[in-house]
Amino acid sequence: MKEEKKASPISVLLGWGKPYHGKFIGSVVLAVLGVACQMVPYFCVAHIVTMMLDGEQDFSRYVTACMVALCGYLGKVLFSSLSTTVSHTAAYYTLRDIRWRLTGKLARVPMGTILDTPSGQYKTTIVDRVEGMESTFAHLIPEMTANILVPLVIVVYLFIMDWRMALLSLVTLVVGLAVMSVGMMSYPKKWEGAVKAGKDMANAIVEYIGGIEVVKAFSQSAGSYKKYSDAVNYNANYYVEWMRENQKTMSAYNAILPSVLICVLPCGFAFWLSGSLELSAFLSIVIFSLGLVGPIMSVFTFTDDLAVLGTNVEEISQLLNAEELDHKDTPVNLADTSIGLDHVSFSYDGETEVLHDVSLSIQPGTMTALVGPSGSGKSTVAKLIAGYWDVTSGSITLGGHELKEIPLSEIAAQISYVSQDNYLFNRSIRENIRMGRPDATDAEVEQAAKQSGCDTFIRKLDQGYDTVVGSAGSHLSGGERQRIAIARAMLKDAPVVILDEATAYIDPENEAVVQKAISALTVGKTLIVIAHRLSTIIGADNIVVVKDGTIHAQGTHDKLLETCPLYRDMWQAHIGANDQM
Ligand SMILES: Nc1ncnc2c1ncn2[C@@H]1O[C@H](COP(=O)(O)OP(=O)(O)OP(=O)(O)O)[C@@H](O)[C@H]1O
Repeated sequence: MKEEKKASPISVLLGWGKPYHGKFIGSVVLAVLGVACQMVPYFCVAHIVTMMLDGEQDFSRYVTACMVALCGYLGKVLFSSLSTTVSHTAAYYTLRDIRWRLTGKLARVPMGTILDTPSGQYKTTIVDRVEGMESTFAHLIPEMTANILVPLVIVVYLFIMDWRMALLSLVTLVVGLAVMSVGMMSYPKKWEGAVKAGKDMANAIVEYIGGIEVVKAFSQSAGSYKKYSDAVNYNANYYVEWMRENQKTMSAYNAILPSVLICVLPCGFAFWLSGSLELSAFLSIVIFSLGLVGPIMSVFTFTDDLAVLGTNVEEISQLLNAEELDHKDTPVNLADTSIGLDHVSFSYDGETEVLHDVSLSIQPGTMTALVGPSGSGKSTVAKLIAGYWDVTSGSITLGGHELKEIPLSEIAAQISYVSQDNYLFNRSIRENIRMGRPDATDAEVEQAAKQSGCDTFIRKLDQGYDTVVGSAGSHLSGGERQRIAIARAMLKDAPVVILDEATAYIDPENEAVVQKAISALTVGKTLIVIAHRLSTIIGADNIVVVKDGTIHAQGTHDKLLETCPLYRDMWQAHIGANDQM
């Protein structure tokens, strides 16, 4: 991975396209054939001029030269379009593979990395940056090679004809190139700024849309959402300013580079008048030097791609090389579903420790409840057990094996994590529930829905189980979403179930059904429950009181009522609140 970071952007790019090297090479060969054909008309025209000057009277020779020129032109069209088709195919497959790698990577990086990164940034990297490399893959490799070859061959030919004229035909190219390189010096830095401006704008837009409910509720307009409007303005101003800065250089370059005849014509005349250059050679040189301009101008249309390549490759590599959760890939045989935390400390940001030296033992088939004040670290303990993050120090075991030794897929298969905001995908309810077990039949999906108290409300919907739930389940209420998430977990039927405030949004009317469903879901399982409503966990085998990132006390409900003043206070507050309801 480190090697990939050190390598040049082009070699990283070629590495990503490795499976399609054959296709890329094919596209280069076709592009070169296209170029060879492109040269034919120039030779033919030069040949016709020579024949005219020599007084050739045989009309058929002129026709033949024209036909050969036409064949060359058609050959160029054919080979170039074949080259483009092959290179685009290889390019799109390469982009697809990069996107697969990037999304696969997201599943292996700690949740913290993902949560701390604005989602707009991931969208920009996976969609825009990857897309930005399509033209590099599809055009840069074959066309740039071809467009460099044409002028090279022409220049060699010009040197063979007359070295003085060859040098003269290069003058404006060299000057134009020098002007261009001065302008390009600041390009990578400027592009970096443009990328940052684009990213800030994407993040602000995603945040703005995500918070649109708040914006509307508080009568905010787009303009008053300052972060968003600032980002949009900054982005526009940045490009306008950059364009202004570049204007002079670009105009100079566009004026100088194509004007090869400025030196070739007057000097050519002078040489011809002095008798040191034949008229036919002079005219051929004029024709060939004009042929230099097109390909060289085309080469420079790729300088943009080259300049932005480094930034794109760097951004994609950063995500591909992001630190992964430290887990082995070899499956292990778990003895049971016991869970152990041994002197676990944890920090989300590497600075502030939120769990301090936590040790806890959870027996298979038991119910453990985590209770404690808000922000004390209950969800953090649960998420570490589910393998969402790696511990900072200490260790966690599942079935006698350290979590690090267990492949992530195996942990995911062993544990169902149901939280208060389980995400629903913008698909049908049936598909959302089936995510718990992709091979479940329709009958099994509906059975799980019945057990978790969703069946009735689902059947009342127009499309029943085929109702699409909207983005993030927005067409459903919080309680309905939670019940679907519980149905999904029931279908998955994992031996360890973690319920993190899983019933927080469920209304009293449905609470009994859902509690019954949860009891069914958790029979014989190792259950970890986080619940603020203490009445739902009084039957737990072990209640763990978490306070300030440490285990303050643990035991049964009765024992804690006797021995733990904090628990007693929480219980009093709970029954007091219930009395008032
Ligand atoms: N993704 C995160 N990045 C940084 N800090 C976090 C993150 N998630 C939680 N924290 C912090 O870690 C601490 C423990 O949070 P945690 O969610 O585990 O508490 P909790 O006991 O479950 O709280 P609640 O009962 O309110 O859900 C808090 O100080 C919280 O601000």
